[in-house]
Amino acid sequence: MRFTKMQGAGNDYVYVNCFEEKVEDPAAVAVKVSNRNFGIGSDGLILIMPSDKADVRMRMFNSDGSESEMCGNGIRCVAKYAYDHGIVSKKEITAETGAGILTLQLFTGDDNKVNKVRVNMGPPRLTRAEIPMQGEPASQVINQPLNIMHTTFNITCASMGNPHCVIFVEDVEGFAVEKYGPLIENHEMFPRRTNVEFVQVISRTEVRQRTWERGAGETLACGTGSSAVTAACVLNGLTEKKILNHLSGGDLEMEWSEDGNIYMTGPAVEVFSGEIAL
Ligand SMILES: N[C@H](CCC[C@H](N)C(=O)O)C(=O)O
Repeated sequence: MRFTKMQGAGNDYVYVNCFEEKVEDPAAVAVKVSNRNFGIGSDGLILIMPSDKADVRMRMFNSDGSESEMCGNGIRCVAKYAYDHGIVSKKEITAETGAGILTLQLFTGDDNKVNKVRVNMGPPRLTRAEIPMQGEPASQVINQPLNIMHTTFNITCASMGNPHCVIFVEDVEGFAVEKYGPLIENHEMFPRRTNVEFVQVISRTEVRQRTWERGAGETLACGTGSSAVTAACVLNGLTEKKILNHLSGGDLEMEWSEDGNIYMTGPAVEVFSGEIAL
């Protein structure tokens, strides 16, 4: 199988061009290639596929083999791959995802390769039914207590196509992400598990995020998570609608626009290509 390794803010995936390659069992392939000792090493597997509704289609699998509806850092890399490898020739493209059809704006450097992408991530979905979470289906979860072991966290939850639980902390660098991340990911409140973002507010326009991903553990960045964080910051009155989010592997520029959609702008980088026997 031919593949290309790409990363966005340090959130790295193995990308396969399914205009040319066929992947029989993507869940099993995701587990194999993601392994950092016995495989290629990545947070998961992303398939770049033809679509009958958009310019390109993305399917994304976590390193544990589970499929996610959406991946914010991944979709920027899909856009870069599609442009740089001649699948598309426009600088505004559409992509079919499990979160619907998204519109992306591509920025190129002097080499006419994409180095930055702005994505309309759509609106945050805030009801328990949409996230999904247990409880009254039409209600929202904004700054609500959740007990984990002997600690109470205040959580704000949103779906960006995939589920997110945002928790504001005083000191995110010192926070025990590996201890609490998996307990929240697998908490019975979240029937399809959840991604978890731990966030420190630096100012009205700047935050620092660490991410515990469903199906992958701590990663260096999460674009859908950054979108959920932007919504959570505004809903809790902590920041303006336009913020700079410092993730562990890079920065994302975020905006919850007047049109109701969240816009994410960030880097997309191709690292290397190769072939792997499956
Ligand atoms: N890192 C990705 C999200 C992966 C989400 C995945 N772990 C899930 O199960 O939903 C991003 O940039 O949006």
